[in-house]
Amino acid sequence: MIYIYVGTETGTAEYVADELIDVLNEHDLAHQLVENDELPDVNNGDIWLFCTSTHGAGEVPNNLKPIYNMLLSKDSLEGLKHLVIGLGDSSYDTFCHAAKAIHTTLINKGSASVSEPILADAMSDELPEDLIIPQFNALISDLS
Ligand SMILES: Cc1cc2nc3c(=O)[nH]c(=O)nc-3n(C[C@H](O)[C@H](O)[C@H](O)COP(=O)(O)O)c2cc1C
Repeated sequence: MIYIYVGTETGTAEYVADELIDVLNEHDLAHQLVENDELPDVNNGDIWLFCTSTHGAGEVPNNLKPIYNMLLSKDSLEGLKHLVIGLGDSSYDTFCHAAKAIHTTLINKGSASVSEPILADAMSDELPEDLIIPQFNALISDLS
């Protein structure tokens, strides 16, 4: 099962997550959007997919903070795989810090990353979904 977590302040990451879900549907990959502030139990082979922007001075968006704090307090996430997708703006020193912090936390708890985080820069001429979806598609065989 692929569990999807979205961190957003102004909706951009949520829009991108909807597009990621479209891709998962096209490939018949079972998934579930985590909409409450509870971490599901980890079953071997589960994948946690994070799609989050960064706000404040490199902070996790408010809606994702409870989940992030729960992640920090987890003892072990052995058996899990994860992929983190970050939206940010490279004019900040703290470019995509939320995504990077979540990725590092997951690694430190024993989760296996499907790849390095996919990061989209708002300074780019391209839309975040146009930067992210092709890279996500390239990883799809690792998500099944
Ligand atoms: C007040 C504010 C603070 C931000 N801080 C950061 C930051 O520290 N690092 C970063 O990479 N991007 C930062 N950004 C850029 C956002 O992450 C980026 O615009 C993102 O696409 C917003 O996605 P969202 O609508 O899902 O929240 C900031 C944007 C705003 C408006």
